[in-house]
Amino acid sequence: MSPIAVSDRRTHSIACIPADGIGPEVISAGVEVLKAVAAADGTFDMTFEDYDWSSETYKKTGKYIPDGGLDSLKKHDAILFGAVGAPDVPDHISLWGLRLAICQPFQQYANVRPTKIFRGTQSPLRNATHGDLDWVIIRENSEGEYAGQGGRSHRGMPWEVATEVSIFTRHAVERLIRFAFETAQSRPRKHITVVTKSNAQRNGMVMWDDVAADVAKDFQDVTVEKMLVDAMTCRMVLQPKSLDTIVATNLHADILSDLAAALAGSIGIAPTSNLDPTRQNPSMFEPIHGSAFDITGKGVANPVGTFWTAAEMLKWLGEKEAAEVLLQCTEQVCENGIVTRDLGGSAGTVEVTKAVCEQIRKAYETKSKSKS
Ligand SMILES: NC(=O)c1ccc[n+]([C@@H]2O[C@H](COP(=O)([O-])OP(=O)(O)OC[C@H]3O[C@@H](n4cnc5c(N)ncnc54)[C@H](O)[C@@H]3O)[C@@H](O)[C@H]2O)c1
Ligand SMILES: O=C(O)[C@H](O)[C@@H](O)C(=O)O
Ligand SMILES: [K+]
Ligand SMILES: [Mn+2]
Repeated sequence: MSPIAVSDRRTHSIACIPADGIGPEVISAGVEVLKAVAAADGTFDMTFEDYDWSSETYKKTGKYIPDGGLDSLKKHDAILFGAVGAPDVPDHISLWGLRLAICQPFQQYANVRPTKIFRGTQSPLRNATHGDLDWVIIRENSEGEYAGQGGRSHRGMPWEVATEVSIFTRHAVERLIRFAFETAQSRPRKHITVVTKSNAQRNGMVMWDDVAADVAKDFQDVTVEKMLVDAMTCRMVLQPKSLDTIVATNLHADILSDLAAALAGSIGIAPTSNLDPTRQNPSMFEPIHGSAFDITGKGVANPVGTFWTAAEMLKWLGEKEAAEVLLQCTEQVCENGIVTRDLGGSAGTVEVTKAVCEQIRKAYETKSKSKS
């Protein structure tokens, strides 16, 4: 595409929260490829503002997010997030202090997790190759097992008691299931699997099934099936081709989506969008993985999950062509064998990033030649 006057370009303002562990490594890689794609495309600009909210900040100030922090985030069009979690802060403090402290008040209720086997990469499944596993998991992201309802009494006593109560509201279940059906309808196969545990959990999960059956009536062209979550793990492993769109609760889908990423080759490739479909608040985009202390600072973190995440963010911001180029170029670099060691290669984060930037420049050159 030929460059257009600076004043006519669309501009997207991105808040970056790299946070902990490998978060800063993959987010700086992500920003680099986004800058490369914006420069090569020439029809839009991106601005990036860094927020140093992390476990380090928490240890210094007692807070992950300073007072008024969410108001600052609201000024942006989207949030690019790394990962939160540090070896010396309890995981429930870090997750609730940062990730959930953004997703929940911003009502980013739809957590969207696509997975596929990239060309040139291998699934641990003996019979699955590129094209055989192409799913999108829609995770409820505002309540359920993550509602924060519960408590502990008589700490440390033999009679200590703790509760962790799941909350399911028809309002939140319905909006999420509707979103999932819309997603299924937008994909070629128009197929959805509703995953619950409505045999053992006889209240909230049965309501999920009821709501799904109600919503299904408005989507006559979508085929619907129900699965219990335990059987679903077998189905994912044994019949990956039979699945397409999957909808599940906050916790079930969190677990299934890590499994999905591993089945596609590595947890290092899969993206996440935390969407507020009403667009009243900025949505937040992050790789599916955590802060991976075991590989932090070694330069080996796979940035592909962040590149796919960045592509999903571009799509959400309306930059569909740039999103497609970024994803295609990322896959091409995998196919060229420039992959990190979790995918069986020997490239480092920086090498993969450089290769993707180069691929993006080439892709736009080819596009402009074919247009002229
Ligand atoms: N959304 C988030 O911010 C998020 C998500 C998951 C876990 N966490 C937090 O991260 C911390 C570590 O959690 P965990 O160990 O359970 O999960 P993890 O995803 O951080 O790591 C699991 C395994 O996958 C590997 N891995 C992860 N990302 C990789 C990448 N990009 N490239 C190569 N290998 C990669 C790690 O080295 C590790 O062996 C905890 O504090 C946890 O609470 C945060
Ligand atoms: O449950 C969690 O720890 C988080 O949801 C995290 O795993 C994630 O996937 O974002
Ligand atoms: K993450
Ligand atoms: Mn997870």
